[in-house]
Amino acid sequence: MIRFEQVTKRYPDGTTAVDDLSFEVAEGELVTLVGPSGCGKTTTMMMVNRLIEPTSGRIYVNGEDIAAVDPVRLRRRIGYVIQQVGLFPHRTVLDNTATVPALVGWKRAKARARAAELLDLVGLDPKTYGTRYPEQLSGGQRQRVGVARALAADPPVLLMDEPFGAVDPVVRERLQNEFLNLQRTVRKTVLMVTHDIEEAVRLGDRVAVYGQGRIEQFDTPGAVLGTPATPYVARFVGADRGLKRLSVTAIEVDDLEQPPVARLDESAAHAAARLRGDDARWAMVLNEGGDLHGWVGVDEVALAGDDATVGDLAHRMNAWVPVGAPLKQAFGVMLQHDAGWVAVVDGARFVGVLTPAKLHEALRRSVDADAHGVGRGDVEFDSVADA
Ligand SMILES: Nc1ncnc2c1ncn2[C@@H]1O[C@H](COP(=O)(O)OP(=O)(O)OP(=O)(O)O)[C@@H](O)[C@H]1O
Repeated sequence: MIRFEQVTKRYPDGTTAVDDLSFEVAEGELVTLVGPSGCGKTTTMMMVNRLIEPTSGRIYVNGEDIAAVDPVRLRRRIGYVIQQVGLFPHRTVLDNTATVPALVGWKRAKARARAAELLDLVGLDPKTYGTRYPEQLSGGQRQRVGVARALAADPPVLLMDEPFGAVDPVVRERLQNEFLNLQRTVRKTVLMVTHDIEEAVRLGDRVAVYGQGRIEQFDTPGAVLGTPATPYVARFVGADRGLKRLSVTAIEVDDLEQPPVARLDESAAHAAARLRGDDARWAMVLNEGGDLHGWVGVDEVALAGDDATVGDLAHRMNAWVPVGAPLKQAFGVMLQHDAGWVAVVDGARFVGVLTPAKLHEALRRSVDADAHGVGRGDVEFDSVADA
């Protein structure tokens, strides 16, 4: 969808910002470009919408060599989100969002209806916010308008330059989550520049780690953190990359332990007899359909009266995580509830529990044993195992 072929950009003063760059962003893929200041990320991105022209090499968007496409026409097919947002101060939020549809000739009513739909999609009620002016919004809300505006004409490609850079860390994380959800729906081909490795691995399907004007590694977040291609990448992703992997490794059913279970309507005496042999201190309590209800202590069922059911004794579960969630979320729940395990569900259905030992195993599983460059022994698991 976006393809760079041996692209070099040399500025008139002799600075080589980008040197012989070749890579591809597949359709519907989100690629993050990450690296220290001045390494050429923004130059790379601005060559895609021809705000900067390469010195040599070719760039294709949708299979088309963009050198042959009129820049204005090209830009209308490419959404662009920047840190400073760049909203027009004297236009309402709705009109700002409708800018590109209006430019490409949509009727006013259609453009505004589309803008309202997009505002809704980014979590801003168009009735409340549509008539406001940009200065009447918070930084996070302005950023959402920026995203809505970039998506309004439904461009297949989105360029984002530090899109969440100007807001505080809490708002940033919320915007990142919202954007990930949105991207699951709209599936744009996205090139996103960031200097924040956490953001890069969190949002990217693949990550391009830049050295000076070159890509040092172009890989999945798990691979960049687990098997950095060069010592430079290892330094850049940080000594705590083992911990960072918690954010990018999903919980899988195979990672889970299967504790003893009891049914809600089962008699306590029956459950006690069954569980006695299991050497367990507690059992998960499920309803007839296998949905998670809570847990019960084996001692509690053993001591209960004859007519008690498991349901009478069960404690409701107040924390769980969905399968597919990042390990970090499960770890966070364990710490928050001071628990040695966390229940994992698929929808409402109970599928198993994650323990610290299993979490550690899951992290190891996701490290490619055939590391090139920096070896597996270098990946820090200690802080996880100790926790
Ligand atoms: N117009 C220009 N003329 C000369 N050099 C430039 C120009 N624009 C950028 N550069 C240089 O090109 C290199 C790459 O710049 P670029 O803006 O692409 O980096 P970046 O990785 O996006 O940095 P940052 O994270 O600080 O925005 C830098 O050394 C920069 O000083």
